[in-house]
Amino acid sequence: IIGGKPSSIEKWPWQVSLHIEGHPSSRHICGGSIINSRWIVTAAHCIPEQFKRNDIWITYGGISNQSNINKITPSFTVKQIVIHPLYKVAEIGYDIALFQLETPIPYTVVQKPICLPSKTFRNNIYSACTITGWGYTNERGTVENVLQEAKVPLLSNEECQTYYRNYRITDLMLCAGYEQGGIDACKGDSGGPLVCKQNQIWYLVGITSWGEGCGRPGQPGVYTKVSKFRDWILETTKQ
Ligand SMILES: COC(=O)Nc1ccc2c(c1)CCCCCCC[C@H](NC(=O)/C=C/c1cc(Cl)ccc1-n1cnnn1)c1nc-2c(Cl)[nH]1
Repeated sequence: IIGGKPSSIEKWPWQVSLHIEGHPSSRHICGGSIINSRWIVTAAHCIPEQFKRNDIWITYGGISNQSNINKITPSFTVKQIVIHPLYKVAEIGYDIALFQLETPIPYTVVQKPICLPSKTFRNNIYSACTITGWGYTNERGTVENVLQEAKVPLLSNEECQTYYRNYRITDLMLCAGYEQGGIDACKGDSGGPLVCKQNQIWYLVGITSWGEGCGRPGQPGVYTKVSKFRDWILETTKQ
């Protein structure tokens, strides 16, 4: 997260860190969000070809600090990875995937689900929403130890399209950020949540997907618009 501040998982208890196992230790790959006790939602681009095996993934919930992750930290293995059938590359859209956990994740004060928005969720444009993650705090950075948070205003797709002349900002995407840049997601944040509070309830409005650089003026972050995938999520997580 560029231009954010250190946070704690108590504020964003749906945030998980998706690791790939490795030696001597696993490493953070992407963020994700708990949507129920067996399912995590993340970005499809977090699972490139070499990561398509479910048995190499480890899900960590209830963590604020990556350096507290070790061999005995409670974690959840992945039973099934479901990538949206129409996904090709993040910049085209459908950048959404679901991880089914082997065992149900118990809810605690630091580990609980985020609500899905309704299909007709009215993102009151320019409302301040929040992005969170352990991603880089500058374009040439490293994964942060402490979970970061930042408020970003939602942009209209019309305005966003003017910033991304070489791309098609579709109705399945959502943009957020400042014209002058400075606050944005960055490498390592993808798959994580963009959440908005409405009537005292937080909703998962976006999934961190792509952007041209991090925090650059006139290059806002582009997120998967979760309200457009509500039916697919409910269908897929019924099984
Ligand atoms: C110690 O462990 C580590 O360092 N881990 C570790 C650390 C970092 C990474 C990995 C592992 C690779 C994950 C591969 C799949 C994921 C590949 C793509 C992914 N993108 C993003 O997270 C955000 C994109 C993004 C999103 C918005 Cl909304 C706006 C601007 C964005 N950026 C534009 N340019 N940079 N960001 C990424 N993630 C990483 C990189 Cl490197 N790039």
